[in-house]
Amino acid sequence: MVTVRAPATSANLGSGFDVFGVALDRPADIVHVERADRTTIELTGVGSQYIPTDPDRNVVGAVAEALDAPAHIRIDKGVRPSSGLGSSAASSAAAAVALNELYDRGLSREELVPVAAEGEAVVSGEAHADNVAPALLGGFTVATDEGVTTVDADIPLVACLPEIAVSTRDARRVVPSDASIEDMVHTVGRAATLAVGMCRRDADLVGAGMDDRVVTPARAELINGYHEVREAALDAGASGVTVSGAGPSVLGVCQAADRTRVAGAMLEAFDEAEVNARAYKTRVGRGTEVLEP
Ligand SMILES: Nc1ncnc2c1ncn2[C@@H]1O[C@H](COP(=O)(O)OP(=O)(O)O)[C@@H](O)[C@H]1O
Ligand SMILES: N[C@@H](CCOP(=O)(O)O)C(=O)O
Repeated sequence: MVTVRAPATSANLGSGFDVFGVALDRPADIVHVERADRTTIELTGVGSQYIPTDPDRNVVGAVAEALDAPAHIRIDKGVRPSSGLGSSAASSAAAAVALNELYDRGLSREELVPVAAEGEAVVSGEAHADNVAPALLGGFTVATDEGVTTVDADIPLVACLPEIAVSTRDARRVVPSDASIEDMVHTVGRAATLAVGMCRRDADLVGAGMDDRVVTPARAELINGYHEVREAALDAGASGVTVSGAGPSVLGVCQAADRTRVAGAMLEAFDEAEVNARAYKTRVGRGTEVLEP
């Protein structure tokens, strides 16, 4: 048996739609795999009652097929599905690492990125890699057609998860099909600023670089209380706030000393909008770890 831990991730970071991602140091999925003649799936943990055990509809089934590695796969969900925190990607990355180890396939973490992205295609219709790349490799990642670039960034974060479900598939339908040149120039400038901030481990620069005028405004409308939560977090000291992934989680960047205040302000603002929520005081973290080889 092989056991692995794969972290939650936050994709896009506002200005880097379908490109940027970070691994979070918590929460995480734990996945155990054992060799079998055909793939079967067992689920426990947060939101597991909403996730199919049918290998054709669970992301780990697609990963097992891509690696030709049938197994009994036990998933203990720490990352709630439809959270905007890369729930499906955590399981995809975990299965890719665990099955690669179990069947001794010898693929590198970089080579496992397109394999794990096959799992994402099952749920969102597209094999986007911006969650699976940081889930596998850790840190801040830039995923493009050419491959993945990583930065071992260390930035404090608050991820606030409301009790609302937004599926990635639905949130992709509201993405505008075009953008003005002004909005594009603004967003590219912010994305470049964010990337420099990650390299310098500068939370103020990362926060300033999150602003996006293209995708986030449409996505924000799917999250009850988003604008109030964003304002509250900025007032409490966050340097930047945006939709995490496809939502509904809201991601704030701040100095480590301000995390508790920012988390409290976000929870209070969701509460005022009559939305229950929980906040993870977290930071950019490591990728998938093998716990039991
Ligand atoms: N192993 C899995 N973990 C989480 N979600 C899964 C898994 N397999 C299939 N799903 C489905 O994927 C969807 C959640 O994925 P997604 O919408 O991308 O959420 P998130 O934003 O948390 O990644 C749900 O419909 C869920 O049933
Ligand atoms: N780039 C994707 C990221 C989806 O992230 P998730 O955590 O919501 O699955 C998108 O924005 O659609």
